[in-house]
Amino acid sequence: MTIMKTKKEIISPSLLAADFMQIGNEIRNVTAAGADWIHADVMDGVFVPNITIGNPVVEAIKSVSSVPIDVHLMIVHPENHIQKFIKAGADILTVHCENNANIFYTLMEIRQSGISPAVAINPGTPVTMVEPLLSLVDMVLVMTVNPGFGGQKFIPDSLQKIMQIRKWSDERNLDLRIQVDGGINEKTARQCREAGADVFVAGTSIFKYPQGYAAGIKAIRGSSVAE
Ligand SMILES: O=C(CO)[C@@H](O)[C@H](O)COP(=O)(O)O
Repeated sequence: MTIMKTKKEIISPSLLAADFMQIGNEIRNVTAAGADWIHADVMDGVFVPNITIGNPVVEAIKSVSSVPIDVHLMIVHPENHIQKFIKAGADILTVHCENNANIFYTLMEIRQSGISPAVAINPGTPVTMVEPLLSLVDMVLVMTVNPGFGGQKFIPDSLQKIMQIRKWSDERNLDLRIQVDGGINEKTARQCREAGADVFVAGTSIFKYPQGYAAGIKAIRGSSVAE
């Protein structure tokens, strides 16, 4: 999938920390500041203890965005909603490996629809849960906080998980992207990069960065090698 291969590292600002009254301007401004993708968090109040947006809002986000939309589904029975989010314009669609009896079918359906499938794993889930799914996806999202809310503290144990997934990817020549999400800032992005991550989702440390969005993005790119 070309959007997966365009750059060495991807920064995907999480709209959860943006001003929802100004969402169009927020997307334009953060893209002008250097965002590679836009990360949209879909929460249902069941899979996670919070409710955010659904497919009509994703469609509105897509209509103003000039970069790919990275949609993270934190919902029960994602298989019932895949086509709605594809129709809304998701370029990357991420579903969780937990409590998902239809995950093979769901990931294959996303692939067959022509967009990028990704699988997410929560901090409390053993890394072996994603192993059988690696050949079906373009990206693994390692949640580095418990999903549901922005502004939480990075969980350092996530680094082991990233290293293991990178090892599997290398051993099997899968060339997977590894995305990290939750508590990502200049320091934790560097740790994740060293462990093998190459897609960085950040809300607070971009949208609330005191010196502005471009400085926040630059800080996360931090010590990465030139692209
Ligand atoms: O999906 C989630 C939380 O469930 C994340 O995307 C957060 O929105 C990241 O926020 P920060 O930790 O960067 O503030």
